Amino acid sequence: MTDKKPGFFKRLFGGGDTPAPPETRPETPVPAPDPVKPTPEPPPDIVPEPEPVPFPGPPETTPDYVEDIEDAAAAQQPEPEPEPEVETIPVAVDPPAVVEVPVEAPRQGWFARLATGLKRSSDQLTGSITSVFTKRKLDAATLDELEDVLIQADLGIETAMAITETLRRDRFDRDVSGEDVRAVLATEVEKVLGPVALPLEIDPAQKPFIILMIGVNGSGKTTTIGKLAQKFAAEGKSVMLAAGDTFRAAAIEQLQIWGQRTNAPVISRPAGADASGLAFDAVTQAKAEGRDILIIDTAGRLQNRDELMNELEKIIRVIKKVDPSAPHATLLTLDATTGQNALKQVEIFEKRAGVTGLVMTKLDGTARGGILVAIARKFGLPVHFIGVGESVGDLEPFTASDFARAIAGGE
Ligand SMILES: Nc1nc2c(ncn2[C@@H]2O[C@H](COP(=O)(O)OP(=O)(O)OP(=O)(O)O)[C@@H](O)[C@H]2O)c(=O)[nH]1
Repeated sequence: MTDKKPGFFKRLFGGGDTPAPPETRPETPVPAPDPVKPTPEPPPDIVPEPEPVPFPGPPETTPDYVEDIEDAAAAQQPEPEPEPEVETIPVAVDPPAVVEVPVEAPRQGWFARLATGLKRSSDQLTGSITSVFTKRKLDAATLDELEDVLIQADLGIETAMAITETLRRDRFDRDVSGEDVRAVLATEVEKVLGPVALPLEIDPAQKPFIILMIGVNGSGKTTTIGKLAQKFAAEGKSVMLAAGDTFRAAAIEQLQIWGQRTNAPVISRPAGADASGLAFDAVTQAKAEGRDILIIDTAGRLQNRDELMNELEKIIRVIKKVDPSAPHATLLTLDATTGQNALKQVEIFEKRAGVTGLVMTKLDGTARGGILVAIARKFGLPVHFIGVGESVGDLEPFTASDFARAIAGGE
């Protein structure tokens, strides 16, 4: 991710006419001076010119000098990325397991993390915009080029056209800089995202408030559940988790770890058990215990696997047997790296399971973050949270202005 730095000597001395770097390292034996030849005795009245003592090599090969420049170089080197800390937690499953999960480290502010997470998307977008708007007055050809760039960044045709239309209307035949275009981009993106940036409201009248987490394999359901459980626990809510991803033993273990961390009991069955039966038991127990919130995990399923989508419908039917108003939130997690396919996922999960809100994860791992804009425009579903990393603090409520500013490369 980081730009490749120029070579060490270039950084130290700058420019191309840098003296050749010393080859000799401090541990290299310094050549001994030539033996001093015996000089004839000068006549007594002549003060002898001091014989130039041959210096043992050019100054930059002396150990002190090399140490100095090494110190200078060290001062210029970026701090090495710390290894992500992990916590190893023994998990009570059969067979017993020890699972590593990321531990929260001291963090920068959310906007900085969001901007860092969206850097690949914004770099790609702003880089392409800058290359289109280097020289000229805004003409039809430039607007066409810009429209292509915006479509390629997954923002969707409608948003791409809205941006180019705004520019055509306000700036045609005038000088336009990349910065002007980025400002229009941020405004248009915010316009689309503003109405869908809605918090996940927990209705206290529902006890428990039941959240069903759904999505394709690996989209981040279990991780998101852990992060949400942590947030709710921090708000003083009593949370219960249901390990409904009964396909994957590791998902059950993962949820148990989050349960331990957040003091939330986890209802689980051995891998392979019936997921709807587990959901039924979990809702019954959470009701009996008067829990504030129950979050139910489900196995990942591709939207085009009909039998798996049938199973999801069955889970929902069974939950409704205990509480006809449930689930109170059905959250679809979308992996931003899947790009355009996310549109299909929303369409089908919405149809089969009645999605009430979206969580977009892994915005840090892709240049295709613009897809969120296309999804918002097409479906208008609330976007509650976005994820830009694996730690708890990397999932935050979604705000349109921050996202728009970050994706347009704003500070
Ligand atoms: N970089 C990054 N990784 C994430 C994010 N959210 C989740 N992950 C990682 O994505 C991987 C899959 O996450 P899971 O939570 O296991 O996904 P899942 O949807 O429960 O997976 P299945 O149970 O297979 O369907 C894990 O390694 C997570 O740590 C995110 O916002 N950014």
